[in-house]
Formats: sequence, C-alpha cells, structure tokens
Amino acid sequence: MTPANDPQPASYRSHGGIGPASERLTYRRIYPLRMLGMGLGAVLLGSVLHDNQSPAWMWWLLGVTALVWPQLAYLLARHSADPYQAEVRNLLIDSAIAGMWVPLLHFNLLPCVVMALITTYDKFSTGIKRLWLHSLPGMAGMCLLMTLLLRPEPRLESSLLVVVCTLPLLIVHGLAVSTSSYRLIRTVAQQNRELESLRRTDAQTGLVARSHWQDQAKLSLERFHASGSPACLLMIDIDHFKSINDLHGHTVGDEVIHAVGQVILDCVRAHDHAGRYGGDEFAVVLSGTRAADALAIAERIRSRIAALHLRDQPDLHLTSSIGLAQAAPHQSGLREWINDADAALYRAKNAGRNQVADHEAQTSHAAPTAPVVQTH
Ligand SMILES: Nc1nc2c(ncn2[C@@H]2O[C@H](COP(=O)(O)OP(=O)(O)OP(=O)(O)O)[C@@H](O)[C@H]2O)c(=O)[nH]1
Repeated sequence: MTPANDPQPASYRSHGGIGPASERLTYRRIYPLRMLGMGLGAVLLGSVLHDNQSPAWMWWLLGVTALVWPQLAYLLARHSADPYQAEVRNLLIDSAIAGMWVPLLHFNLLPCVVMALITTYDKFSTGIKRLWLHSLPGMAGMCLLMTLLLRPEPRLESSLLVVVCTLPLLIVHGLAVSTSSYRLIRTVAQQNRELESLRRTDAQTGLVARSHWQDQAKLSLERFHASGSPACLLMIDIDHFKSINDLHGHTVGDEVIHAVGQVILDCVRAHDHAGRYGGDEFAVVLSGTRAADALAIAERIRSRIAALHLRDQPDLHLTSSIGLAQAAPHQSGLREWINDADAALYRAKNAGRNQVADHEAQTSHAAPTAPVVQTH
C-alpha cells in the first residue's frame, strides 16, 4: 500500500553516489512509486472486498486510496514550503492508510500482514532514521479507531483469489528491493574503490601518498630481508623551498612541488615506488636496484630538477638534495632505512645542496658545476 522500493535513487543518477535522504525523497520520484504500490495494493484489497461482499462505500474508499491519495500526496508535497518534510508526512499517512484497512478487511491475515510489512519496509528503504518506528503509532491508531467504529468480525482465512492477488505486490516489491540493494552494493563498492584510490594518491603530485608509500617500502625491505633482493631508498628534498614560497608565493610553491613530482615519476620505472613524503620532501623505493644504479637514477632526478623551468617563472632555478640508502641487514624496520636515507640527505644539504649523498659510501656526489641556488 506504500510506494514500492525505488530501484534507482535520483542521487545515483545526479552524483553517481548515495545522496542524503532529502535528495532521494522527492515528490517527483515518489509519485510513480506510490501510484504503483497503491495500484498493486488495490488489487489485493479488492480481492478481499470481493470475497467479503463488502458494501459500496468500501469500494469507493478503495478508489480514493488507490487513485486520489497518490495525486493528493503529490500536490501536497509539490506546493509545500518544505517538500521533503511534506513527503515524510505523506509516507506516515501511507502507513496510517494501511492501518485503516486492516479492520476493513476483517483482519484477513495474509493481506493485512503483507500490507503492514511492506509499508514498514518502505520506511526502512528511505534511509531516514527511525521513520519506520514513527510510522507505527499512526498505523496502529487508525487500526484501533476503525476497529472501534466498525467492530468488524474477524475473518482470518484467505481464499485462493486473495492469495493470487497478493502475488503481484509481493513479486514487484521483492524485485524492487533486490534491484535497489544490488545497485546500492555496487555503488558502495565503487565508492570504496574511489576512496581507496584517493587514500593512496597524493592529489597535488599524482605520486603515491605517504601512508601507502610506507606500506610499499616496508614490503620492499621485508623482501630484502627474506630473499636478499636489493632495494634502494631515495629521500629527495627541494632546496630552499621555503624561500620559493616566501618570494614567489604559495601558488608557485605548489607548482614547483607538482613539477618536481612529475620529474621523479618520469625518472623511475613502473615497479619503483615514488611517493610524496610530506611538504617538499619525496621518497622513492627503487626495487631490485643496487646502490650504483640507484646513484645514477638519483643523479638523473637531481639534474632534471636543476634543469626545470616553470613557464611563468623563467628566473626561478630549482635544485634538490638527495639522500640514498641501500637496504641493509641492520635495518630491522622502515624507520631505520628512512633514518639512513635522511642522514645521507642531511649530509648532501650540509655539503652545499644540489647533490646526491650515499649513506653507505659516506660521500657526496656534488653537481659538476655546483650552480648558485637562485630563488628569485
Ligand atoms: N607551497 C607549498 N608549500 C609547502 C607545502 N608543503 C610544505 N610547504 C612549505 O615548505 C616549506 C619547507 O621548508 P623547509 O622544510 O624549512 O625547508 P627548505 O626551505 O626547503 O630548506 P632546506 O630543505 O634546508 O633547503 C615550509 O615553509 C612549508 O610551509 C605545499 O604543499 N605547498
């Protein structure tokens, strides 16, 4: 007797996601569902009225329930100052109408239970907290009122006609609920995938975000401990980045971070893990790579950063310092590995920046002609 479950809430179509109840519960969307639900409910009620040889006024009441009420509900919501609240009220009236019909059907068990259950299920499917609970007093109240007014004699048994007429409502409602759940599950799964991808990616650079990078780096170190598969860690820091922000503004600073991120991505292989460690610091795990090869990659990154030119900032010259640490037996965890790479990075900074320092070698590889770092 209430609108059948909506298989595709409007918010799926508008935003590709599950929106708030106020978006889903619009009178335009509810109207055809209420018409369908009331129509199928009328078939069921009509079969009981037929069996009971009910008086003409009950048939009129059935007509009002199935044909007039959906139009009235639509108009009430449409012309209300708050269509959402009006639609919530309409849903509560749906339940009261279902309650009203229970005594009119002489408590015929099958249609009364089906009607009350479907009406209550529909309240759940709105996603509005406790709406189903709020619908119960109206349903019970109308049932009691009509019982007191008419004092109907209970006729609990259902004829075959009533059983058959219950089927369309059950089948259509069941299908609608299943379709709705299926779409909901798919939407939630898709949104979870998108959330996971957002969690893994640093939006500013497109590199892997820190927490996910740490997971990957831990795996590389574990692989080294388990099988001896070599791996190198690069910590890359843009030199004097604070003064770039101070002199050119944070927007330019953001562009620099983005550009450096692209350089790093360009210089590493698909199976390496390049991440934004935080601020102007980047971290790369070079899998299956020994220090000598890692040094060459680090040097390539350093020289490509030094050659970077931002289109709108032709005078801005960038340099970077890079610390390199090969995975080693004494590194029991990622922390120790990062500490080694950090120590090398600070050595590169202290030795004048714009260079790569290898933790193992305890030496720094300065740029051939160490350029003066200009940030303005
Ligand atoms: N524009 C911009 N600035 C950031 C971002 N994240 C961090 N910063 C700034 O980056 C600056 C980092 O500066 P420091 O860590 O002091 O290092 P530095 O100036 O590069 O100095 P050295 O590393 O010693 O060469 C800080 O001022 C941060 O506020 C960001 O996403 N965008």
